[in-house]
Amino acid sequence: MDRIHIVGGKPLHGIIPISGAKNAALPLMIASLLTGETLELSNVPRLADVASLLRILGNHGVDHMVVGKRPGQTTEAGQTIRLTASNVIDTTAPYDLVSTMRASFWVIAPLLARFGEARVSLPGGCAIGTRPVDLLLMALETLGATIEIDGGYAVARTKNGLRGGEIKFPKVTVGGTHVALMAAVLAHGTTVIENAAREPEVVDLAACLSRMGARIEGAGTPRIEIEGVSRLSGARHAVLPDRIETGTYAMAVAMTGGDVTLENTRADLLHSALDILATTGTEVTPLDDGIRVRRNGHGIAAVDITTDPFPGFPTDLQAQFMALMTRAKGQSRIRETIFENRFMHVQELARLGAKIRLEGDVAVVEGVERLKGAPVMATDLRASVSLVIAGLAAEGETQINRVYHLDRGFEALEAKLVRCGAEIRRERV
Ligand SMILES: CC(=O)N[C@H]1[C@@H](OP(=O)(O)OP(=O)(O)OC[C@H]2O[C@@H](n3ccc(=O)[nH]c3=O)[C@H](O)[C@@H]2O)O[C@H](CO)[C@@H](O)[C@@H]1O
Ligand SMILES: C=C(OP(=O)(O)O)C(=O)O
Repeated sequence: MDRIHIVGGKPLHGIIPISGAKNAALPLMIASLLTGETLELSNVPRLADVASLLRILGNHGVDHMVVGKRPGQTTEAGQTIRLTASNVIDTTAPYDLVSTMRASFWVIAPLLARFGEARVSLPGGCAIGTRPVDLLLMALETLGATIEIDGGYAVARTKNGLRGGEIKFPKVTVGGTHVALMAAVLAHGTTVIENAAREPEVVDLAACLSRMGARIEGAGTPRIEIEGVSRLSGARHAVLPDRIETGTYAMAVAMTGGDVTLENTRADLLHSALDILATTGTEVTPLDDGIRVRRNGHGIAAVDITTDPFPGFPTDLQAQFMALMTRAKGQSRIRETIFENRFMHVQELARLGAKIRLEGDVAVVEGVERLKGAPVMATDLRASVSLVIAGLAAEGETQINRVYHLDRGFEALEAKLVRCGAEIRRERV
């Protein structure tokens, strides 16, 4: 398994291009199952999760073509993928393909909506909590599906197609909202989703579905209304920028000091995180096509945060923010409200000298003057990158093991950081 070596202590200066969002690209790719025509997605990041999902879609019979790089395009320019589900041969998504990635479970919705049946292994994904799928299944049942769990698979069926209904989520669920949307667009009649997730990735999926001919109103608000249509067509759609990658590099700059422009991204995708970053003493300037992040000479102020669904502080940036707070002046309290077990990075940050204690769903971080490099273990995607951030500021060498987690969600991580002056390299093992 590959290892990453970082020698810390270098400020970051330069430009970091932000990739398309993993968490938008995955549901968009899955939406290709809703039509027999071609869905062309551009700005798709080159990530292990994208490759895994292509395998899953391929298993259903979806053809894909990755459009070649145009002259002058860099690897970070994002790839264009054409997906055509004109000949779906199998509505089963097997365990060995689905178990590594949470989002793959969402194929259940378009398969059910278009073919009346789906047999999908219960999902895996980052080990950050129990992560049940009860609300996703509730949404499908509300639209008339019958569902049974058989041998680790959710088996969903509908006799005469899905019918519109009122889906009331008792808690905000991103995956639940994606699934409800993809099922409702081909259901007979009107569907209302109450307490819908407002995440930008939901808005991006709704925008793409609308381009495909779906009738959707209210995406980005807690109430989404969908008027089902009998068929959807192909479309072209560009994946929105990755707000979690954006926030991660912004926090890396806040941690090391320096001056970096994050390109091809938008401040409105992560206002709450950028506002918090500004209160830590980091200068954050929205630009036309990006965000400039600077911290020169000043220390890092300690700030408390609570994770919340969008537009709140994203749970997917909690670990990175905790890494930043390990070197703040004073105490910071970090409350995690979305996932009950998303503190796996605490013990690894401690190896670098961080002082953190857990009090239920709160991590209390006492900022320290300096971190010292050490071997650490990546435990999940965002936890892994929090170790990169800490390693960039630690004295001496940090060695990060199990980096396959990072490859699920960060395109060209080492290359992007090296170009800004970081000393980071991958050892292929
Ligand atoms: C691929 C992708 O986009 N993953 C993101 C998605 O995950 P994901 O869609 O899995 O997260 P959800 O928004 O569904 O989860 C929110 C909360 O609802 C709970 N829940 C969810 C579904 C359900 O049926 N029952 C239930 O109890 C979860 O355990 C969690 O406590 O949103 C999370 C919250 O922003 C992010 O951290 C993940 O990066
Ligand atoms: C938790 C994440 O991914 P997944 O939902 O696929 O586990 C993530 O993107 O941070």
